Amino acid sequence: MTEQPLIVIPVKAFGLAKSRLGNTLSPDHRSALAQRLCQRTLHFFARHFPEHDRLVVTASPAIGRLAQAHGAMVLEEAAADGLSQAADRAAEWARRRGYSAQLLVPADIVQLDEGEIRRLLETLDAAPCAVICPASDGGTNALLTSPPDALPFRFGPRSAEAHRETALRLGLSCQVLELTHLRFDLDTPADLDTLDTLIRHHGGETPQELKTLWKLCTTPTGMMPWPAWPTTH
Ligand SMILES: Nc1nc2c(ncn2[C@@H]2O[C@H](COP(=O)(O)OP(=O)(O)OP(=O)(O)O)[C@@H](O)[C@H]2O)c(=O)[nH]1
Ligand SMILES: O=C(O)[C@H](O)COP(=O)(O)O
Repeated sequence: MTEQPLIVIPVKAFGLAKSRLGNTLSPDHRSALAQRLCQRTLHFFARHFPEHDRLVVTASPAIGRLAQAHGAMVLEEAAADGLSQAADRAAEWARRRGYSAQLLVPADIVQLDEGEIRRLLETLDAAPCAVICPASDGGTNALLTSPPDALPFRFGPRSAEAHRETALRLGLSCQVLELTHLRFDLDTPADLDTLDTLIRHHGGETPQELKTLWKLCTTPTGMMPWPAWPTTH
């Protein structure tokens, strides 16, 4: 049995991602944004949580190669059937391979914070249990389950409440953990406004990564900056 939770990162093909920004950003911008968010998520977990195995679930061979370059394992899906299907598939994979728990984190969190993720991992209770971190729109931005397939995943609108109800119905020990940074994912034009506000609030102290995300959304595509990104082996 592997005691350290498996970190699961589901990733849809970049060309299909961020459709809710379709009226605001061009397809090239959305794809570049999804790619950047994914790269930094892979880099973050490789750098700060090397003691945890990482698994990327994807239907895209290119994303699979990117994941491997960052030291993650890859679970292929035939097509992007939805986040819940990808999560169920990962959970079954994790259980069969002897992981005691899994932490699912989507690849579109604006500010990943090491302290928050450690706090979340420390919340892990005796199995069977679930820890749910809500998104600002009622979605679920992190979900820790022990065993990995302790519940059937219910991603979609208001999924934090759906996951809580499901966990309680199944008799799991269940916690809802509100984490300030983890609440913010980049889905809608309103989220872009929040990013803009955050950058203005930081002023001269704005973290480079936030500026890079903003540039990716606002620079004409032909001139899109591609900062070099270190891979982790
Ligand atoms: N493997 C896999 N990952 C998915 C799928 N759908 C969404 N994801 C991933 O789940 C995370 C959260 O995605 P969402 O916010 O639901 O979807 P999105 O593509 O980013 O944005 P929308 O197209 O606007 O819904 C991101 O990391 C996505 O890449 C899927 O069908 N399969
Ligand atoms: O809960 C969910 O379905 C995922 O986190 C996506 O939801 P959101 O992207 O709308 O927050």
